[in-house]
Amino acid sequence: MTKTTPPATSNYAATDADIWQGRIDAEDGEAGMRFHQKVTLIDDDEQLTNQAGVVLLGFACDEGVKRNKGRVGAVQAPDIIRKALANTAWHHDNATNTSTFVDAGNIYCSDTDLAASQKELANYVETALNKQNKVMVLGGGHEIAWGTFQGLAQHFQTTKVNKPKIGIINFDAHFDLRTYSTDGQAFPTSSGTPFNQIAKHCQQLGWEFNYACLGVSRASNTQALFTLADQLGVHYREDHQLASYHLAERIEELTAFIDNVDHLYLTIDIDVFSASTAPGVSAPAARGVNYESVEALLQPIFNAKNSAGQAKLIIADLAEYNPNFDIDNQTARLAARLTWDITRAMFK
Ligand SMILES: N=CN[C@@H](CCC(=O)O)C(=O)O
Ligand SMILES: [Mn+2]
Ligand SMILES: [Mn+2]
Repeated sequence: MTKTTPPATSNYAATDADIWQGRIDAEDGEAGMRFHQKVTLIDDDEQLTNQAGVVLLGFACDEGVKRNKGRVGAVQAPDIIRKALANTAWHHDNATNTSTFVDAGNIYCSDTDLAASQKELANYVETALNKQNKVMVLGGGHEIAWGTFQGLAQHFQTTKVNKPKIGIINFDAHFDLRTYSTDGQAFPTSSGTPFNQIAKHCQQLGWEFNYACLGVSRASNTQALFTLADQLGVHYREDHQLASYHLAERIEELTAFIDNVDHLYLTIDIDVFSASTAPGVSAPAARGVNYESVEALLQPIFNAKNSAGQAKLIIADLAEYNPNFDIDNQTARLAARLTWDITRAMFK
């Protein structure tokens, strides 16, 4: 059984080493390595070194989904995705490059102070980015995005990047642009509000809000949300528009979106996939998008480079995996495969 409650004194806990277990092919030496044999576990951000590689963090949180009237269970997700990732093959070292994969542990979520947990996640993300690592965060509900983005914003403020041009690319059946009240009472922030929070934050900072939401289900988002998306200039495409016969056009549009920004934050809500592919989520998609379409659209994100030749993609997260509704761990395997794909791109 994995841990589901925060330690008494802090929202942070290192990952249990026994989560990272898998097959060992000793006969193949270095060429037979898997993630569980390559991961470096740390229990303090002081242990993060400069340019270590890819830093994995968990945001173990049910509170956003609970507040959004959804089905809870995502708190268990980070450790279960780690278990599914543990046995996957390691392909990241070569003659000129040794890549480090650091598991920095979980930020747990207090059910009384979601904002404090998001801030704790943000602070850890900022530290990892300041030390020139790429960051991969495993949720939790989509309230993870408010923590991830704040960390990214703090990083640019600390490193004195003036008005960074950040592109946020969200694969999701939902906009997650819901309205919230500033008193936090009438309409609290939740898993349904993060991109509205980010839009307001960008406005306050005088930064552009470049948000692409791919896979939106018109049946699952009200007119109010479409209107707000239009007002905010969101680049959105619906689930049916991501079918294979539309992909060439989608890739062209997404490439134009990417060309217009300098840094990319990728966020994938597992409920973008059809329920038959991803049953383990709070809000399963009747239609959804297939893996091949998402995979094709990930390529321009993975390949994007800035003028200095550096990868634009510096941070990513996965949200909404809910093991309570999974079937034979198939959604966990999907989440692990996405983590594998993303971290592979980050190592290159
Ligand atoms: N992050 C989740 N967002 C969805 C959930 C929809 C539902 O529970 O039906 C939303 O708020 O729109
Ligand atoms: Mn979402
Ligand atoms: Mn969603």
